Amino acid sequence: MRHRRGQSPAMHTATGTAGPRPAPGSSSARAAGPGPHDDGDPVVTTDRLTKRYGSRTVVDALSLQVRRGEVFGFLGPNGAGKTTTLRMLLGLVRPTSGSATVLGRPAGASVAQVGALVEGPGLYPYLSGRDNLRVLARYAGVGADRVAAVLDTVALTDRAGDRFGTYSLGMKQRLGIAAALLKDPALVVLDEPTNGLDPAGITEVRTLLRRLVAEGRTVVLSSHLLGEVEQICDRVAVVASGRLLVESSVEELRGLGRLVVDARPLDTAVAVAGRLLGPDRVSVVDGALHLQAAPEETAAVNRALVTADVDVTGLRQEARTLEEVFLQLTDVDEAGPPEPAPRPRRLRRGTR
Ligand SMILES: Nc1ncnc2c1ncn2[C@@H]1O[C@H](COP(=O)(O)OP(=O)(O)OP(=O)(O)O)[C@@H](O)[C@H]1O
Repeated sequence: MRHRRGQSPAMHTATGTAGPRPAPGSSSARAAGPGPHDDGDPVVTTDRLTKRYGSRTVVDALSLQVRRGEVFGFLGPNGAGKTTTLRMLLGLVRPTSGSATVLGRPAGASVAQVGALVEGPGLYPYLSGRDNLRVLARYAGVGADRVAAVLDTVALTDRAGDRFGTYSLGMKQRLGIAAALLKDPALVVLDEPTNGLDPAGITEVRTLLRRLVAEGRTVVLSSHLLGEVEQICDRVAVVASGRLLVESSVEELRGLGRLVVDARPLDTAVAVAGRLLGPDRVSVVDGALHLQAAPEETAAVNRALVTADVDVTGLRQEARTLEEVFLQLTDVDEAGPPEPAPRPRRLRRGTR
């Protein structure tokens, strides 16, 4: 099945769910900083960040912002450039052009405050989880007391004495995240943290990431699995072929829902809705009017139809999963890769 790239109303940024935010570890700077989801200094800013390998542009003029205290999902199909972007944020790959600022400094300059799980931490299968962390703590120059703290955070204290090789995939992933937390980082960057996990493992990672945010950290993760990420992230950037398609809150992406209207006469209803919303947002499916409309547009649609003497016998908002939105945005054919050069779109705070 092919999905056409849809037209959508401009998005507005949700305020999110700010709550009390104790400082992680010893960083008083984080304690004094602005709360989650606010418009304070972003934790990550990229400005036309670009990476080319030879003649191939794998990250193409990417401009986005990650806010303090959110879980930010970097989403896109395989090969979209997600890992390359994360590596640029970590200073592991040099951009061809453009820039990235992380925690107020050029990418790579804030390593002490950034914990990352991008290539796997290289854990030893024959060592226990705890001993693996002890090795990494020594290597990172952090106190052994952090080992117990991060084991507790990832809920692995009970199994910390078991050999890493005996862990389930979910436990291995959580131990990798524990390793990324050893430095008590303000920003945690995770490449595909839910990849390969079963639903229980995904729930565990989700709970863990929520705990990290509650501790005052910011999380950036990548994924190509939308169903999982819509449960985990506050905001997402959707990328394909290196280009940003949308940067938005998950609620806003879902809010681009479908309004299904049972109306007669149908041709008058189509004309009225087309005048109100624009013809691109109107279609007829199985004898019903399908409108791309936000929930707050429902009343105006109803009013316009009734005013035009159209009988409205049914009117319901159908939420789309993020997956549906994603497929539509990226033009992904479920059986194959995305088209090579999707048209970039920005739906962030009043811009398109
Ligand atoms: N060092 C490199 N040299 C040449 N091409 C590279 C290099 N690193 C990545 N690429 C290419 O850049 C493109 C983007 O890769 P990247 O790993 O960033 O994508 P991704 O979105 O993380 O995908 P996946 O989910 O499959 O890991 C791919 O086509 C990849 O082959």
